[in-house]
Amino acid sequence: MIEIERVSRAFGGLQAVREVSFTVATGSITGLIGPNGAGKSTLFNIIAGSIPPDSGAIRLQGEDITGLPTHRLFHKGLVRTFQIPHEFSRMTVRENLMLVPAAQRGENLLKSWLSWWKVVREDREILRRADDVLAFLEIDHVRDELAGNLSGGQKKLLDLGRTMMTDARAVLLDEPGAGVNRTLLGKLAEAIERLNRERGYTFCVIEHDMDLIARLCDPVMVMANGELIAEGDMASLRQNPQVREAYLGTGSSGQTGTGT
Ligand SMILES: Nc1ncnc2c1ncn2[C@@H]1O[C@H](COP(=O)(O)OP(=O)(O)OP(=O)(O)O)[C@@H](O)[C@H]1O
Repeated sequence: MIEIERVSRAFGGLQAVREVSFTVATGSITGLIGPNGAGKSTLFNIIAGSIPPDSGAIRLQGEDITGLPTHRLFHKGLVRTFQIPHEFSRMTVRENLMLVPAAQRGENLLKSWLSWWKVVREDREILRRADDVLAFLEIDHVRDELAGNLSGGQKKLLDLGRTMMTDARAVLLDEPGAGVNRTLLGKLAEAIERLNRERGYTFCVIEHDMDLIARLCDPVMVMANGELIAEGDMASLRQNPQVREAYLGTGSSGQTGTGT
């Protein structure tokens, strides 16, 4: 679904990403791991259109999308979780969901926000979709809660819900586990699995929590010093000397890394 072909990017003299190639297969939950500074975020930024690569190409369903800005990618069906603007803390959970289609249509978000009552009143289809999302994620009990009052984990679920309000089926997840307590982490992981299994979402996930990666992802890509050094399932990667060295070399065990 997403093909990354020989992508490189430098910042000044620092080669952040070097000739990285891999494919995120349709229907997969592909992990992207590596010690701090490995180049994961830079690669995500390139895939998501936030920064251009110096060389190489990104293709989505065979179409060259290299360097396309985020809003164009949005329309082509590729989103990054934190790319959709963060929740409006003084609006309810349900209203937050209902604003997303307007944003996807390219409407001015501020304008939508100023006339949110109009959006809410007029669009029954959007209301139905928002309620479906709330039920799917099992957060309907907080639908009338102000988004600003949600816990870190509930905000992550809302983020996922906002993604579900778009037509995108390829989703880049940027550290879904960060700042989420254990209980909600299980729920978040389950939601990601169900979206993948039941609704055909393809995910590429950056995550430092190796247990979460092991639960969700196959295959897993490993980056270190800007390069792709290994790929495979988590069990085999844990035995891979190159992977172990990459983590140990930066002082992390590679088992339950907690970096940012
Ligand atoms: N805008 C920038 N300007 C200069 N250097 C940058 C910039 N963005 C990233 N880098 C550098 O590129 C390298 C790769 O950083 P990147 O954030 O992609 O790594 P990462 O694997 O995502 O790390 P982490 O797990 O800590 O988020 C690092 O050495 C970082 O300092």
